[in-house]
Amino acid sequence: MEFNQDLLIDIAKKAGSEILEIYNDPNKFNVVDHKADDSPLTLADKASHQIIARELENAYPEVPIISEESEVPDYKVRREYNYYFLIDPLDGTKEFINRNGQFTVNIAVIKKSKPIIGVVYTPVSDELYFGELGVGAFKLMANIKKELAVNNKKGNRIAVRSKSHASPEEEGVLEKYDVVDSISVGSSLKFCMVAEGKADVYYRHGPTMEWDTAAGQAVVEAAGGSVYRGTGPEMFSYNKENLLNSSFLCLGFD
Ligand SMILES: Nc1ncnc2c1ncn2[C@@H]1O[C@H](COP(=O)(O)O)[C@@H](OP(=O)(O)O)[C@H]1O
Ligand SMILES: [Mg+2]
Repeated sequence: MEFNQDLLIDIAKKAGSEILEIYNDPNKFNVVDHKADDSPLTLADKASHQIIARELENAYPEVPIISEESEVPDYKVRREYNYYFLIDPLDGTKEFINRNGQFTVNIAVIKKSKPIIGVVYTPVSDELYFGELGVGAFKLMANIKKELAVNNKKGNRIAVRSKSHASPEEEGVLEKYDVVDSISVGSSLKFCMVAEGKADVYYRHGPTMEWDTAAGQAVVEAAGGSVYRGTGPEMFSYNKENLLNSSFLCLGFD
């Protein structure tokens, strides 16, 4: 099955423009709801989901969609999927509400249980990361395209951690990787930092959902990195019966 790179990029950017419109309109920005698990839900999450779902359904009517903002199909149905889109229309809702710009639109293509394509778009900075396994990864900033490759550093490494959900258990794991400094970033941008060589290690101890990690994983793996379940060596897999992720470790070196 073929997926059109430009189309996926265009869809992520369209969703990003809609998010920005809400971000920049105080009347819309201040409408914040709460989901059953008490996590925040903004008008932007919903609007972004609607655009992405509509555009993907038009272009690929035969490919199912799993999104943070729609009902997840029953496991008996989705376990049969060969390909599906896994989307987080607005990852880093806390960053959105805190207005620090570190939130992203995420679209991934999953083949069986593996992310093979990922698009991560940051509307505020207009930076877009794209990765396709076996093909490569790049970053688009306005009209500049930069190929991405992990650092593959042997030591003196930089860690990247959640801005809103870092946990103390992470220190113990980071110690093993000769980490000399760490940076905090919101959302799936952490995977992109590793793909870009701005960081080398990302260990997440706390819970995330499959849609939080899929696109970022495809970007970093296409740039030469790896994502492991727990602290390794098993790879991180998708379309599990429960879409809640375990802790994971992302490395930008062998
Ligand atoms: N208790 C919890 N259970 C499941 N996922 C959680 C969680 N706490 C945080 N997350 C996930 O962590 C993501 C944010 O991670 P980070 O802090 O690294 O930016 C959230 O994405 P959303 O903002 O899209 O909801 C959310 O899905
Ligand atoms: Mg998310």
